[in-house]
Amino acid sequence: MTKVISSNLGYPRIGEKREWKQALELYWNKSITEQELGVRTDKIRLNNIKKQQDKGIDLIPVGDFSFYDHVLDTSIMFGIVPSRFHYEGGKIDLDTYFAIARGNKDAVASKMTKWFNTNYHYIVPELKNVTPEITENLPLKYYKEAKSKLGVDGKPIFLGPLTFLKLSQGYEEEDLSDLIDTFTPLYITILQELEESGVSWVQVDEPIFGMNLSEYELELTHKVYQSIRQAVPSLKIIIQTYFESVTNYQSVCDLPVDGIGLDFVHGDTFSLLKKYGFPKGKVLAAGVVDGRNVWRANVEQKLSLLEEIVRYSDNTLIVQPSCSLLHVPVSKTLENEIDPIILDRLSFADERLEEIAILTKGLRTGRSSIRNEIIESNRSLHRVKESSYRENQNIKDEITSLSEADFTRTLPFSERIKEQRKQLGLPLLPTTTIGSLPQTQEVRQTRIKWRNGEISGQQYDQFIQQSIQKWISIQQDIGLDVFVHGEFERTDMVEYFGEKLKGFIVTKYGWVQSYGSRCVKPPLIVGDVSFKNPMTVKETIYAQSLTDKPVKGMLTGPITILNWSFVYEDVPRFTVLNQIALALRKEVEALEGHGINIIQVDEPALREGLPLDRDKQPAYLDAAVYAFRLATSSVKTETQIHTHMCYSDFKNIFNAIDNLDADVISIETSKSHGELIATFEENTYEKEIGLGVYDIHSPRIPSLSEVKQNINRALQIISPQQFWINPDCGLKTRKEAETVDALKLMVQAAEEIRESYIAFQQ
Ligand SMILES: Nc1nc2c(c(=O)[nH]1)N[C@@H](CNc1ccc(C(=O)N[C@@H](CCC(=O)N[C@@H](CCC(=O)N[C@@H](CCC(=O)O)C(=O)O)C(=O)O)C(=O)O)cc1)CN2
Ligand code: MET
Ligand SMILES: [Zn+2]
Repeated sequence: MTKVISSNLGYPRIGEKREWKQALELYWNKSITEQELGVRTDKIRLNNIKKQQDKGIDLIPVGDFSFYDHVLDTSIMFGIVPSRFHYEGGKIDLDTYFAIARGNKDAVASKMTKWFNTNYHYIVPELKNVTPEITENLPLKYYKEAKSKLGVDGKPIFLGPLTFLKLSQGYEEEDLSDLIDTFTPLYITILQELEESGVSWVQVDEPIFGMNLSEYELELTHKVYQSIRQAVPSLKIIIQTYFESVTNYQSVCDLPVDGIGLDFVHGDTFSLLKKYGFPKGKVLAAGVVDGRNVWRANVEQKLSLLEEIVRYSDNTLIVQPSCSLLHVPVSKTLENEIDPIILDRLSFADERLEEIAILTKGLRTGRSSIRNEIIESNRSLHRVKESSYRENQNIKDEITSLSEADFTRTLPFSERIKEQRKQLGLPLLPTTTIGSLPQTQEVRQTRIKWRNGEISGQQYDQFIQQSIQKWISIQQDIGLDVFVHGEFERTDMVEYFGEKLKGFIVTKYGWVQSYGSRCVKPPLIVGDVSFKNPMTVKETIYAQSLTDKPVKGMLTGPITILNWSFVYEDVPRFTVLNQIALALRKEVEALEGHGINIIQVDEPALREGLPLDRDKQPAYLDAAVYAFRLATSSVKTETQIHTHMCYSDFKNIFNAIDNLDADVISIETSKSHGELIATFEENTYEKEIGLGVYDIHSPRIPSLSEVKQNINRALQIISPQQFWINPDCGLKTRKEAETVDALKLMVQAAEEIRESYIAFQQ
């Protein structure tokens, strides 16, 4: 008989009401001490463990907590501190830890990038010139804490060697083998100490196995796990994969460990299981409920799946979510304004754990033991399917009646740009920003007051207008060429559109960590999406009425809205994508109809949504291009379409980006100039482009020479006739004074370089 146990892979660290965020930000502002930060975060962490215990989870993860990011924690555990932070060995203090993540007055932060295909960002380990050594056994620390304070025999979790090294930078590919040799003994020490302290299960995360690894990398993987196995023979090690089915299924299953964790929600893992079976004697950890979405599981279907899966496992079957619950909000119990039909369909982290417990019970003691839960889950699904959320025949008809012409601009770029230049009359190297301007406490608090009914809608609108007015005048003083209205009315670039479009609803507390203390509240797509009323026209035309300079209309693109929302699962994602695109097309037309000549449609999540498995990428990119063009191609020739993306990893997607056919694109660049330059050397790009000239994620103000250097480097590969000058991304997280100072520098840099070109031409 196969033994069945329940498990979790990670729990959100932010707290029910983002208490974690609050504590961190107070510490950074020097409003609380390190000790007080410790008191507050200990409480959150222990409470999280306690909750999982109460929900009946057998294997509770420990070590999933972090003060910023778990990849950074792994770097810290191995003493990996870039030399600019002047670390000299020993335990790493909290301020150095935060400095690596956020930068300080002397040193720039490490690069931050997307965690696989999610909207979570990790801090990229910098391996150049460092000698790794263990500074602190973090999983052990958290294991001991849970044991002594709560009597919980937790499951330490940490990032495995292959994934850790593949996510790091600062080494050449051919050095991977040497690096594996360097890190293997460190991993062994960590594991030996865990074994000696009585740990029974360990979860080693290797999500990299969802990507396409080379034979050589697989060989190295086998080598490192072989060494580990020999050194810690009795510790029960589970290699955990997620976000995609494993591309080298047989090789991964053969690794000399006790168990393999597989994602049965993303990718077709079940087919692999049927085709290749599962090794005898190994523990199969089955991620059957979605750790990345919030729709209540269909208990009956999931139980049937588990009943099939269990036939392949002769040892132990672990029932668990598909990945860490870091990617979903904490608990739906705080939501008191959501339509009960929808609320009943939701499952955040806490509710997911209840599902795990129910499914474990059903599998252990038979279907009839969870009969009521099955009936309830079926009923809730039925109710929403019958509801008005799911039937908008008009929008379905509109989508099916689209033709090629709806996806193509009348003239090619080379013709369009002439008309646009004539209309806009911009200087060489035009300067602009990416859209958002500082969202100060005042802006947020005024919004809260309006939401709580302390001020009227009219007063709120007036406040937004004043903010726009103030910043139009600041932009004038700074001397920018293309202005923005500042996005003060938006809580977030996706949530805002979720509030305005039909088919979406928003939550009150559905926060998910995005990077550091920054969180997002992804809206829920609950049914057919369509345009209700203009969403951005009022603010944009108000801003335009205050100046002769062009004000860019500012929209979030269809792919980004899709990827950063929780999308209901019973229709294909691409169908929803086209519905969003069609709604945005109406907004684009509304802006243009009100005399807005430049419209930016942001797609920062385009790259992030790229499937991990190479074979699945072309279909995604095609759908993405199609949707972007549907949203943007109905405009007049002289209307200039911009797009923005905050990543610079153009590899594999250059053609898709070109095919978006946006007249101007701005990309985050400042931290990865080298890679980008290479891309432009290999490909020709004829349209206009702004490579971000300074990093906006850090409070640090760049120097004039730094900015000029960034511009000059870009101008070695991109013609000045094509080039725009802008920051890396929006400025909403920055303070006002920082923003003004940095933008002044940027404009000064642009002017000086512009003059040198003009002098050269004369
Ligand atoms: N969805 C999304 N993903 C993205 C980005 C993005 O902009 N949006 N940018 C990239 C980087 N990620 C980011 C993610 C979040 C934030 C961010 O600034 N988040 C804010 C929350 C934004 C928000 O919704 N703010 C609400 C206010 C929420 C709030 O804190 N309210 C307080 C009270 C107000 C106060 O005193 O501040 C409360 O409810 O208690 C508003 O403006 O109305 C934060 O964590 O602080 C920035 C970048 C990639 N992914
Ligand atoms: N227009 C948006 C902004 O400036 C683009 C952000 S991309 C994450 O905030
Ligand atoms: Zn951006």
